[in-house]
Amino acid sequence: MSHAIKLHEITKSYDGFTAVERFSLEVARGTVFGLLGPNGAGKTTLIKILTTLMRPTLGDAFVEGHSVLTAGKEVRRLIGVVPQENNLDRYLTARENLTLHARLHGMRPASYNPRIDELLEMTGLASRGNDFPDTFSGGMQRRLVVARALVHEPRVLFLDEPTTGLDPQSRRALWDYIRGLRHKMTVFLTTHYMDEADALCDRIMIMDHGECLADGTAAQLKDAYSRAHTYQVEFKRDAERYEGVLAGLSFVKGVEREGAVFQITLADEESIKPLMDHLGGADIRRICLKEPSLEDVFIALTGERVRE
Ligand SMILES: Nc1ncnc2c1ncn2[C@@H]1O[C@H](COP(=O)(O)OP(=O)(O)OP(=O)(O)O)[C@@H](O)[C@H]1O
Repeated sequence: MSHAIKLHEITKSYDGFTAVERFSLEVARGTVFGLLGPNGAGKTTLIKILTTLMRPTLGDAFVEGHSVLTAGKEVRRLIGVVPQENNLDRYLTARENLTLHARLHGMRPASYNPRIDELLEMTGLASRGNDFPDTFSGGMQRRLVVARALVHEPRVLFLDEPTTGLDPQSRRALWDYIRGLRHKMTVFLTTHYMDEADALCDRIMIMDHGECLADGTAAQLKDAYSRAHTYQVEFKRDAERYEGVLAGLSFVKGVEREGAVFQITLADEESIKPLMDHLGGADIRRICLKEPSLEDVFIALTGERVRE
């Protein structure tokens, strides 16, 4: 069995509303897997099922081969969870938060004390172990939640939007810790940050309305959904006039303009020659093929409409 996580035809209905229907997925051991999707896509529903916080309506899910339906206790022993909201105990110090977690997992002081020292060190909190979480910045609290999830040496770590609300420095620090976990355990994360998925994940799945829309490495997704016929053109002068020219060309399928910079989407690869014939070269400062970002892929698949 080389899969750390397996979802088998999971359906979840809430009072007649089906959030996820017959969803299947296998995640290879030791990889970082990223699940992306707009608000309400079904990401948290899947995480809650995998972490035994919620039972599926139909289907089964497995962590390291153990069913969430019949071996919940074993699953909980093998997983670490970083939930969307920080749920630290504010009346316990950082070290006490970690100790409580270790004891709930049946660890003995001889094994948890060195482990907690190591984790406080790794997350840059060694000097703050005796302080209360309320005195920590958002980034430090988040790091403490990650440290807590790792105390009992889980084989699979679930991170639900781990860096939401953090400043760029704290996000990057957390990315470094997550990168350091690669190959040591399996990481399953959800995020709304495309750069985060791009930077961290070996494999990315984009889902919406409970269904998988795309699945692959960041490079594969960008390749598959690349807007290969979109060019970025910057004019030296007369941008207004060129806007009019472009509007009259049948092989131009879309134009977005920001000042003197245009993004021009053509009908096909061959249209670049007639485009250049119409624009001439004299007023062009720069022309290049637009490389798609993961965000372009995400928007292309899930649309621009804002979710409730
Ligand atoms: N307890 C519940 N009762 C009723 N409907 C729910 C419940 N939990 C989730 N839903 C619905 O199920 C769908 C999926 O929600 P879910 O929280 O899994 O999405 P998500 O992708 O995690 O969204 P977000 O990015 O906002 O966290 C949504 O339409 C949501 O309104």
